Amino acid sequence: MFQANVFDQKVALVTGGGSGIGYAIAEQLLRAGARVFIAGRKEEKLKKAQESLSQLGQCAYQVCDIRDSEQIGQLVAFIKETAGRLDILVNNAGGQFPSLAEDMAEKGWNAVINNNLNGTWYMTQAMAKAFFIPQKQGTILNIIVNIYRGVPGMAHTGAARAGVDNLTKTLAVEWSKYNIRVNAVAPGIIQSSGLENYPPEMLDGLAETIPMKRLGTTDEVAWLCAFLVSPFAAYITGETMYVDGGQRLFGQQFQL
Ligand SMILES: CCCCCCCCC/C=C/C(=O)SCCNC(=O)CCNC(=O)[C@H](O)C(C)(C)COP(=O)(O)OP(=O)(O)OC[C@H]1O[C@@H](n2cnc3c(N)ncnc32)[C@H](O)[C@@H]1OP(=O)(O)O
Ligand SMILES: NC(=O)C1=CN([C@@H]2O[C@H](COP(=O)(O)OP(=O)(O)OC[C@H]3O[C@@H](n4cnc5c(N)ncnc54)[C@H](OP(=O)(O)O)[C@@H]3O)[C@@H](O)[C@H]2O)C=CC1
Repeated sequence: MFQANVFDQKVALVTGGGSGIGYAIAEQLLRAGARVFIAGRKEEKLKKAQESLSQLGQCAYQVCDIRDSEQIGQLVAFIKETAGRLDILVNNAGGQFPSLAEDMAEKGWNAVINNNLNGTWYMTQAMAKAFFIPQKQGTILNIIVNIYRGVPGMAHTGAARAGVDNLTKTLAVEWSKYNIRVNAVAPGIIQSSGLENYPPEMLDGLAETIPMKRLGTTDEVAWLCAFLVSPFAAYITGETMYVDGGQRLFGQQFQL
């Protein structure tokens, strides 16, 4: 599947493609021939990523907060003007902060739900209506988190990502008539820029709670993502695949 022409003529959008897992996904898609757009909130981060990704193929960036419908509209217009179509949407942008449920402020809860559930939905509906539905073709991939046993210590993101997990199933059915596939990937703990948002002591000893005794790499997530949006996964839809070294099945995820 990693032959250089798998995504020839295909246009992809990776949200949060300026760093970490999103960057690694953009890289895999470019290596296999796609034209790739990356989006995020911070221009400097996007610009730097675009400069290095452009060594692999055609890559452009646009500042876009996935919670802002107006900015999403501008992103739609930019992709239409420059590429004329979109084949692949990877909803990777997201994040949260660790907090016990009882300590969460309303504003914090809403920020995380808005970012991960509402933002993902706004982006998905906009891209489907502008491109996938009229084209009668497209594939959507949602990056969530390991929600298999709940998400103790981050209840807001557990609730938001479970919403996206279920949305994945619903849209896979509703939009099958438009030849749109919708899947999700649930990473375990991945050694990426995202982990800089957590105090190091919170990450201490986490590898021991994973059957494979190590964190995952961004490439290990990106390889699965590239497969799921490729023609090699043509009959897979409504699926959530875990890439977690077995974490969901074993051990303690959180000190109660
Ligand atoms: C446990 C298991 C470990 C296990 C550790 C390992 C887990 C690995 C699994 C997952 C890993 C990843 O996802 S790694 C990816 C991580 N990447 C990210 O999180 C980056 C993106 N995240 C964000 O942008 C932010 O976290 C998010 C809140 C979602 C959106 O930011 P906004 O700019 O909209 O919001 P802010 O203005 O910053 O904050 C809004 C309110 O949210 C609350 N808030 C924000 N940050 C807060 C914080 N650190 N602590 C408390 N409360 C906070 C406050 O109420 C804020 O209001 P005020 O009080 O008024 O300010
Ligand atoms: N690393 C891990 O262990 C795990 C990560 N994940 C998930 O994978 C995804 C990628 O995380 P990772 O690469 O590790 O971490 P990063 O923090 O590096 O990536 C998050 C990306 O999302 C973008 N982003 C966040 N909020 C918004 C927004 N409202 N609008 C647009 N872009 C946004 C950020 O860009 P910018 O700052 O420019 O807005 C950033 O590029 C996230 O959804 C994360 O929660 C899931 C499980 C485990």
